Amino acid sequence: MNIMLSPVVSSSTPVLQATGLRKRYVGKQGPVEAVRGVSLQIDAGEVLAFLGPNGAGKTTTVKMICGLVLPDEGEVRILGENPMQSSRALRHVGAVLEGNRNLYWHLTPIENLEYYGMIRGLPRREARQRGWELLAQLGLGDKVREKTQSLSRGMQQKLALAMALIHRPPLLLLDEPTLGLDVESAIAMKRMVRELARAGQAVLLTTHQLDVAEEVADRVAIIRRGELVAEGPPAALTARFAAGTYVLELAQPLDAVIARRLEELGVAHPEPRKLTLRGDAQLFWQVMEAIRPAEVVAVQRDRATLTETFLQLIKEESDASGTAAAVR
Ligand SMILES: Nc1ncnc2c1ncn2[C@@H]1O[C@H](COP(=O)(O)OP(=O)(O)OP(=O)(O)O)[C@@H](O)[C@H]1O
Repeated sequence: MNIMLSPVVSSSTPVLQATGLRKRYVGKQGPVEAVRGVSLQIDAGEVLAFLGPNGAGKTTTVKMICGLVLPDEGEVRILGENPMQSSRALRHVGAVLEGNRNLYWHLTPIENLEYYGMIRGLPRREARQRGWELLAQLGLGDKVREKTQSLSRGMQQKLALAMALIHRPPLLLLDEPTLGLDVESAIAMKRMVRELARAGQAVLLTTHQLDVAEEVADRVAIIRRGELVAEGPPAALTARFAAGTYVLELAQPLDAVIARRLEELGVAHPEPRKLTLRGDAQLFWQVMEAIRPAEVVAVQRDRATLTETFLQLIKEESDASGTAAAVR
């Protein structure tokens, strides 16, 4: 499937530039600093996965980006324009934020698209034509005239995506794009996101499914208690923050002296000729030193997954709840 859904934006201006965003809510249990100085940038053709535990501040950040929540501090620029000051800036954004809630159930998919396209400033004919194209590209060509309520959940999700794309926005915001989808539809959705990026779309997606982030994102930003705690390509994050597993195969079984040294280092020795250690390169070299003069015949290294990296980054000694920080 070749899905050229968006125009290629060739500009040195980042599609999204959010700087120093802050938001404090006053809830029933007092004030909560939901977002504390978050800055994000996304260029054309880039997918950024925004990760964090429940209540970390993802939705609040995304809502500030698309003008639904006013930041207390900080700035958002979409292709250089401020969505709080210019409605044109919001034309640069397409969003699928709360599942399929923006769909009209009693309208057909093409009617939904036509209506939404017109709201977004397209002439009726153009909205209709583009709607047909999108439905065909998303595999909903045979559902054009059915009531939206009769579509499956995955089809409704695709329709919500089509609606977000109808006016060719350079920035696409996707909240949990694969949530509730079956395996096949989830794979199709991930493929679509990559194809959109290839066509020049900048994409910000939030997800709790870390395999989605790992497969789809060029960069990952992790937020905890309203603050960014890490940002970078998934592979760079896993290499930098999380330890890997090394399995060492030995030529001969280890003697008792070496086995004791390994115990002191906390290294498992499950079989006479096999060592398993979880840690960074420093521990690896400590172990290599400790087992001398034993001969190592093979070393296998498993990289940490993004899930392990994520868990390590959001781990807290005093409070494992992961909610945004309360104002003291
Ligand atoms: N309208 C609101 N009024 C008061 N507090 C709010 C409001 N919206 C969010 N919060 C609080 O702000 C914090 C951040 O919430 P937010 O919805 O941004 O988190 P999230 O990372 O999107 O979480 P989740 O993964 O559960 O969707 C939470 O403590 C939440 O309770």
